[in-house]
Amino acid sequence: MENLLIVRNVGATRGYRTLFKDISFEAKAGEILELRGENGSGKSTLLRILAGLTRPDAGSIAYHADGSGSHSSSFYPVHFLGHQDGIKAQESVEDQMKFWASFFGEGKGKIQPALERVGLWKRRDVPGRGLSAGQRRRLSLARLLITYRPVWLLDEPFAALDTKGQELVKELIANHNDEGGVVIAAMHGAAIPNARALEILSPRKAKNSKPTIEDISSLEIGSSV
Ligand SMILES: Nc1ncnc2c1ncn2[C@@H]1O[C@H](COP(=O)(O)OP(=O)(O)OP(=O)(O)O)[C@@H](O)[C@H]1O
Repeated sequence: MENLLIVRNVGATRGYRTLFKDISFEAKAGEILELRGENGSGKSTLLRILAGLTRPDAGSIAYHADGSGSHSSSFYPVHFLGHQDGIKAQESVEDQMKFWASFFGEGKGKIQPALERVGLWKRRDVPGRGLSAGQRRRLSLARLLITYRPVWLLDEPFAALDTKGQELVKELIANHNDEGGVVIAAMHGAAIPNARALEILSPRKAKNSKPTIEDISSLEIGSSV
């Protein structure tokens, strides 16, 4: 199957500190990758690099999502769900969705199904400041459903969500994968079913000049992570 994403020798430094180096991996259509690593190992930084929000200090990232062999500069084929949710305190849930629909060039018809899917349609008139942390997370998830982007980059997608909310995230991810989408998620704790796990090692733990990423999926077969 075709690779949607090819990452080669990506490295990042912050100040004088090497966060990670020589990170290389591919993601094929329908694959789920879980980024793991200690606090501060660089999971969020790597996701932000993959989202095009910050530049790597080394290496290259290529998306092959439009069938042409490379992504055009006008179309970055990702959805990014970060720690900062970009939710406006004064605006209602529905108005914020209208903004995103317009931003993505979609009609308003996508809003109700997306809000129903995440359980917020009945709270569509509530302003952002009236949402709990979990409801804010659900609103961020609704944004993913407004328009199709082949690659979802999710930073701790279970954060603030109750058990039902976590099940919802798993279902959304499974549906996205059924459509051939790729999901790359930074995770602590609970795992996403059928995910391939990549661990970002601290450069101290990576032996000698080895890359600071390790595919740990094969180590987990039969384990109950
Ligand atoms: N803009 C920045 N300027 C300086 N240092 C930064 C910046 N962004 C991140 N860092 C540092 O880079 C390191 C990696 O941060 P990052 O948020 O990527 O880690 P993480 O693996 O996602 O951590 P966590 O598991 O705690 O969420 C941290 O030590 C952080 O302090």
